[in-house]
Amino acid sequence: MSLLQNSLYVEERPRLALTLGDPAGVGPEVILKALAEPEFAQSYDVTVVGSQAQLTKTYEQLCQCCRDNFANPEKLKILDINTEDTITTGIGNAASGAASFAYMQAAIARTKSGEFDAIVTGPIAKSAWKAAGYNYPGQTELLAELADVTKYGMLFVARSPHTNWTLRTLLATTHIPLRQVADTLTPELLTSKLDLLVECLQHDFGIAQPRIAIAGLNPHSGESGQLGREEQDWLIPWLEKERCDRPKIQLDGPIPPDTMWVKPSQAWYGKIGTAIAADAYLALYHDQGLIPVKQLAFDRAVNTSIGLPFIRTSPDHGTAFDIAGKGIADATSMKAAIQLAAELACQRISSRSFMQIGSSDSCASNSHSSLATSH
Ligand SMILES: NC(=O)C1=CN([C@@H]2O[C@H](COP(=O)(O)OP(=O)(O)OC[C@H]3O[C@@H](n4cnc5c(N)ncnc54)[C@H](O)[C@@H]3O)[C@@H](O)[C@H]2O)C=CC1
Ligand SMILES: NCC(=O)COP(=O)(O)O
Repeated sequence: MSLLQNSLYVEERPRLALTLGDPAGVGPEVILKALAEPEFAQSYDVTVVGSQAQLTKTYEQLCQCCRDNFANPEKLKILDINTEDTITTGIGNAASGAASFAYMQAAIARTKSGEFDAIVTGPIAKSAWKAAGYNYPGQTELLAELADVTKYGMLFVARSPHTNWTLRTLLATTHIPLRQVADTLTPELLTSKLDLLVECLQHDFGIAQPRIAIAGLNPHSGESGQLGREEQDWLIPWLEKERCDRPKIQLDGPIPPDTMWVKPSQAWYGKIGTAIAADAYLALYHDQGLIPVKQLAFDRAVNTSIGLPFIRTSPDHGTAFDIAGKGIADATSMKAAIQLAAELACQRISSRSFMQIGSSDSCASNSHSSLATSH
């Protein structure tokens, strides 16, 4: 039960917009597989934002080729965005890019106007967006632009099936060429990412005094300057200042980037107590963070945009054009993205309610174990 306007307690299910992603990729398939979960239909108010025709085509293909359970599109709430182009399964191009872009625009506009509590995005191909004339590094930047925010971050969240421990990894830089990374990283950028991360850990994940591990940039964190100077020149002084400015936050680092992932992986598999690992890891560039995340949790990690005025999650995988239409795509990461979006939305609705009258009732809870509150 949750508190809504006018101080009434009513049943409330978080309202989720699920964008189809690139219609030529595995987005439609993983959405139909995920929405076959009976608990999702009961606990969440889901609207798929995409193409009714594409969902029906995917459903018919899947019914012919495999035995898994799929949601029947006829029974789903669908916001049909007709882009009038022919889509070829497995081929991302200007037509599929224009379609996935239009789904995102519709979902964001309606979320901003209050129709949805959260957006879960299916995977898109950046190259297909570019072919359609939309030059964005990814969905995150479109979300930030349309939400009018300049400070935002890409956080990956994955709960271990072995220990329930949650790995959280924020990327300080994202979709830029490797050769630009060292010049893009600055003390100001890292402070801004740390602000976002601390705020998110405290308010969305309920960790009042988080411990955050921060990677170095160079091998062995520069080996006292012998293997790269960024750590000595500014990263270590920056960390010392941050420790003074944030006495309640434990900041570890700069940790040599290869060894930073040893403890999280041990905590993931239960080889050490989960209390020994950090609450979050700050990786300085895309592959420094995402190689370990995908190694440990490709089937279940969730990409979360932080700093937006609404919740956004997405599976960690991409369009997988190579397997689209074959019925073999794993929907676990999409399921986790839907679940996390719902939990975070409930968390925000509860805290708004709490601010209004001092109640901490949460919205219609689901029986899945919580990604948002497992430390
Ligand atoms: N959230 C998003 O919108 C994301 C989009 N992408 C985009 O996706 C496109 C393809 O990127 P790739 O690097 O090839 O990554 P990818 O994740 O699409 O595929 C990598 C490998 O994993 C497999 N795979 C992916 N998802 C799977 C699933 N659900 N079940 C079983 N196997 C799966 C694929 O078949 C492929 O062998 C690119 O345009 C990239 O930008 C990539 C990551 C996230
Ligand atoms: N590697 C993560 C990714 O590609 C997702 O990016 P975005 O579309 O969520 O910005």
